[in-house]
Amino acid sequence: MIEDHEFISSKDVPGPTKEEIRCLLLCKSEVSSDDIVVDIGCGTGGITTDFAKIAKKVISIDKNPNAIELTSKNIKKHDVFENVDLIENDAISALKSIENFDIAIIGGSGGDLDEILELVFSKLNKNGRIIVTGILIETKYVAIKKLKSLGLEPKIVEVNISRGKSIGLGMMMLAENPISIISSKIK
Ligand SMILES: C[S@@+](CC[C@H](N)C(=O)[O-])C[C@H]1O[C@@H](n2cnc3c(N)ncnc32)[C@H](O)[C@@H]1O
Repeated sequence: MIEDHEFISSKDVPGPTKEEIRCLLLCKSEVSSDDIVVDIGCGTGGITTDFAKIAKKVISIDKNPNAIELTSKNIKKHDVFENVDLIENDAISALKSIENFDIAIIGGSGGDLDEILELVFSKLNKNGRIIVTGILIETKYVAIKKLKSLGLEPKIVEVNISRGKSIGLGMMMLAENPISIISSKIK
């Protein structure tokens, strides 16, 4: 796994998604070399970079031009640029313009999660997987409600990570904010 500090970062772009969360996303999505992955809200490119090491192709979308530029730098830094397509656009317009895919990771939706999930569902191949990461209660609520209304059975886990930090007398654990991972599989 690529450690967080190995990504080029910028104050005006969120991410990268924490290493331990990226690790869980790789496992939960069961990504393979046959899969086409869409990373919605690619930010710094943390998720794009890890998935591009395994997947056939990653299509990375972000409405912030600085995020697209940063993701471009990070996929080049980690030598995974050949199977990544970058789209600078809002998720809804971008999704309308792309073909079917196998896995959608939604890390940013800007209040459009309901419509994004609807579009993602219509474009997923058989055995497709949808994963939403969220820190807001509203994101979790909309994701669960919408996935259920699409006839899916969403699962949710909340991940609490604490990192060791050396202080004078030893090492103390410092808590990060919890992140929820909401996932569903098309059957
Ligand atoms: C928390 S960051 C994602 C971090 C990323 N997963 C990583 O590992 O670096 C969320 C991103 O979603 C983007 N975003 C939010 N709403 C969006 C939308 N409707 N369409 C496209 N991008 C969006 C933001 O610009 C931001 O860069």
